[in-house]
Amino acid sequence: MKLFSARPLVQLLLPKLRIAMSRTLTTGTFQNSLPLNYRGGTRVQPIDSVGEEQAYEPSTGRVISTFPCSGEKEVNEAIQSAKAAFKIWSQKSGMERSRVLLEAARIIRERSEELATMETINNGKSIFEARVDIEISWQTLEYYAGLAGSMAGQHVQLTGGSFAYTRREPLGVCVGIGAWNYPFQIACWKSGPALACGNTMVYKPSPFTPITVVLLAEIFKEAGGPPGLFNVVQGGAATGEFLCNHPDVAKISFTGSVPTGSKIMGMAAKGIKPVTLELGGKSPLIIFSDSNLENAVNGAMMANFLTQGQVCCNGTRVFVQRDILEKFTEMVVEKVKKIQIGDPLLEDTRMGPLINRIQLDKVFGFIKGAKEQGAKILTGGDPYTPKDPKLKGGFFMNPCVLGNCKDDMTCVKEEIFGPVMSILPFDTEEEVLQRANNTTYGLAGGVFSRDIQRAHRVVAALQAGMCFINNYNVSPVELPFGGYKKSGFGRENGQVAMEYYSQLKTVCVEMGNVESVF
Ligand SMILES: NC(=O)c1ccc[n+]([C@@H]2O[C@H](COP(=O)([O-])OP(=O)(O)OC[C@H]3O[C@@H](n4cnc5c(N)ncnc54)[C@H](O)[C@@H]3O)[C@@H](O)[C@H]2O)c1
Ligand SMILES: C[N+](C)(C)CCCC=O
Repeated sequence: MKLFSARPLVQLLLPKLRIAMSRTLTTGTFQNSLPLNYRGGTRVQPIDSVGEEQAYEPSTGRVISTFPCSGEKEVNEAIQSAKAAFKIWSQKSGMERSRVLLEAARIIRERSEELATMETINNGKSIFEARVDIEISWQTLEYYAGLAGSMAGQHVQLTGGSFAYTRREPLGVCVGIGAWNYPFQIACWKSGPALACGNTMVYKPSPFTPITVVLLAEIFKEAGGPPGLFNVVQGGAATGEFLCNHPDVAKISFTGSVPTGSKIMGMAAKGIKPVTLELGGKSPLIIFSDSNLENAVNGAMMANFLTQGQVCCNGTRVFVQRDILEKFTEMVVEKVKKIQIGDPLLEDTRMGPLINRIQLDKVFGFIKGAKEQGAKILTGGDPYTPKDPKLKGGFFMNPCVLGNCKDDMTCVKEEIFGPVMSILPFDTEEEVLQRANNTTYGLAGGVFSRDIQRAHRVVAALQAGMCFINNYNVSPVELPFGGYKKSGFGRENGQVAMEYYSQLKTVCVEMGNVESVF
């Protein structure tokens, strides 16, 4: 056993203290009292604001934080902080950057229980799922730490001994704007490759989930990142627009809805800034009658009910070949009825509340519309009333399966972003492909079949960026993730994300004399 450690005792004890503290946090107890903006390596109150927002604990409906939305001056301060840090960070070698990212990953791993608990409190997803999100988050930083050192250019031999080389350089200050369904994970999916490439970042989470991304900012600092490496501004659309329109911003990476994505692209176009757009979806999951039925049913569950169905890539249009429709439906409905709903911090819970009242009412609106258009509610779709009195104000509902669905129903055409699965029968491969692709979205798609030739043929024809064969919603960091059509462009994760956070410089070197044509 080592008697002396390079790390001070307080640093060694802190993680244990934090874990102990997070274990004492139960639903209904957390109240934020800290500033939620972060710049220059510290939490700050914004110097100006455009109104204020409230963040909730969705399982109780309690307000856990009221905070100012950053104004133009505060946004500028955060960007200047990132700009100053860029001068230091971009000059570091890939290996030096890698060490900071690895240390940040280690700290996240060490604090995973605390981070997952906070994510659950602010987002409402089950602690079981939040732990997975945190695991994916530190894996993301580890993965990009591994790539930071291998960011390199090419050498090209030219005539007469002359040559050229390319340099892959960072872009500068990158803006990240996130959605509320995976608050910590989305921030890592953006900051991992951005920082690995030598950029710095100003990040704006959704005003619904402002809490955990500030912890990420603190972790980057604790890991040895320079002050200003990763900054946080809080707020909604107005704050986001200050960020997107700022002349010192080199790139915008956005995760959110199609309408907002379109506005972001418009702002980026004015400044000729590159954008990554990770937008919504209405993805097809195609189940052929030769599938392993148990796996197909489990796949459909994973495609529809994670994070209360609030997942961009969910396979919500479940096409089932007609001869197994009855059996499949029966098995799915049975499983959905058994989903354990309740206090998301309890170990056995698998479904918590939706993010807020507005989202819950929106989902109920879709279900009402579906009924009016002729769909049949096979289970759920109504409010869930928890027995625990502290959860009475929570935004819970029973997960829903809709039968008798038709392609032209609103519930089949539009992204619901809630726990609602639509089942659609089909007869032939050709027919189902035409129907699956008949959407303006193109984020994901899945196929279940034992016929491997058919499975590959079908995914090749699907107009979607992320496809699954015989599984769904598996997306380790090594795999590029992103959409076709209105689901966006650019990719997160995988090696390719390094290209979206860097630019290529070509240097042409003359070794002889200059021959002028004049
Ligand atoms: N493709 C993906 O990877 C992915 C992942 C998660 C969520 N999503 C999509 O996100 C949507 C749900 O998230 P949401 O409700 O937070 O989306 P949203 O578009 O309402 O908001 C996303 C973010 O944009 C900000 N914003 C809103 N208006 C803005 C403006 N004018 N300028 C700048 N920023 C602005 C919001 O404050 C928030 O931080 C769904 O459509 C879902 O499919 C996509
Ligand atoms: C990790 N999942 C489940 C693939 C979700 C990715 C983020 C989309 O909302």
